[in-house]
Amino acid sequence: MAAESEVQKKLPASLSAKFQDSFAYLTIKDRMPVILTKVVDFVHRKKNNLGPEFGEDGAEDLKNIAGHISKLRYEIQTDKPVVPLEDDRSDTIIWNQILEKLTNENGNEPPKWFSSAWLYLECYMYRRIQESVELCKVMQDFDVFEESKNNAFYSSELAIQTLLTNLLVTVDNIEKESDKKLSENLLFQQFLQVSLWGNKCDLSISAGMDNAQTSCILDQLQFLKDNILINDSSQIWNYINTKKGGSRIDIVLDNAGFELVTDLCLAEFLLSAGLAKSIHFHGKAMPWFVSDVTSTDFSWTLKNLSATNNLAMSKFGRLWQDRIEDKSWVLHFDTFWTLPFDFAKMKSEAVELYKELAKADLIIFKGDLNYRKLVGDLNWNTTETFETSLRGFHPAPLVTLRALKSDVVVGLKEGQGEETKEKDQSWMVNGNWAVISFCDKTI
Ligand SMILES: O=P(O)(O)OC[C@H]1O[C@](O)(CO)[C@@H](O)[C@@H]1O
Ligand SMILES: [Mn+2]
Repeated sequence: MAAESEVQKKLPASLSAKFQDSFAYLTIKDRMPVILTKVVDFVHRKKNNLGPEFGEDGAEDLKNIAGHISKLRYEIQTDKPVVPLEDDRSDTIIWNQILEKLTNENGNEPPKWFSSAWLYLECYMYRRIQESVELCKVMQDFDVFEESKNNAFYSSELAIQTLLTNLLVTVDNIEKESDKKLSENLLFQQFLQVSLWGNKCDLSISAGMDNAQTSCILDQLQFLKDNILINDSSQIWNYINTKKGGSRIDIVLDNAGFELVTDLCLAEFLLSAGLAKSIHFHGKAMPWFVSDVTSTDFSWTLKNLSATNNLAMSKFGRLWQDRIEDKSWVLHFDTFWTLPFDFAKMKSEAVELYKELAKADLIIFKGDLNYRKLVGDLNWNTTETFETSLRGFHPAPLVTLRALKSDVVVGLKEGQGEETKEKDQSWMVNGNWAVISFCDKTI
């Protein structure tokens, strides 16, 4: 016990809105209330256009959701203490136990918005939104972010078309290449970077505003290359090749819309090139951080791809549906991903999920929130090693593909952070800079 607290003492502080020059402060003060306002607007609009199948109960439910979320916004803006959840979702008990523990550790004071850990509070906000839906009579399946996610897909449709047309040509040519390994390595780098930059397109960083990919991502890769602050892709390539194609690769997904399509392209390339045998995807069990992929979003995306009259889109839409049926693609939606725990806690808090991930030969974590959870959302020195920041989370070799959208990053060279800041003051939060960090340690 003493040894454990010694280690904890050495850890940096959690990111928090108590640091007024931080992105956490800006997020809690400005960005989160804006997201909630947009949700309330959407719920009101929905209420006015609700089909007859939901009847008066449906309208009443939506009115209650809007009231609940407006109250939550007021609680945040007036820095009220966090309160227990009152619905009966399967994870309610865990959330309330966490709150109790945090309250005890804080001299019997519940966490508050402008002084407690940002990661916990931001997750709690999304869980409270879900609470308002769980308490409904007839609208329990309602996703308050559905419209923005679907619109994000439609606004990226041209970019999706171009990308999938390129994928179609690539997949057809893989077998015909003369210097197979060399070209596969280049294509691997390309699809890894496509998936990486797909992460620029989330709707949480844009506070729910349209943030779609409207131009061809492939044309931008060369230009974006210098913005990859850490690029471990050669090590990842070498590692994957030691597995001789027999591997299972897990992708811990982030956002729906264009980003999801880029992840599916990476998965398709890995299978078609024989670099992996199966791909396991991990999505969210409930709507989360505005644009994160739920099971409904995943099926919606495949259905919409299949239904278009663009050749590449419809072909992959159908092929990917088949891949789910033949189990070369497997989908998981574990509740752990929508709890406020960082990943170092997975081994004790979600034993089964940890064991499942340990079956992978490589785990690819997408996006900013997954990165924050990998490194514990702590105020690390930018030159700290990625391995140290993981604090013992090593279910399998893992890589993070993340565009920087919060003020924490590790693994940089001495002076690299300062240099980047000189070029771009908001480099840590504007999504224009990125990392591909790999850790091959396993325990
Ligand atoms: O979709 P991503 O890449 O996880 O980004 C979501 C990020 O946006 C933010 O909401 C910005 O506040 C972060 O909290 C979060 O890490
Ligand atoms: Mn996200």
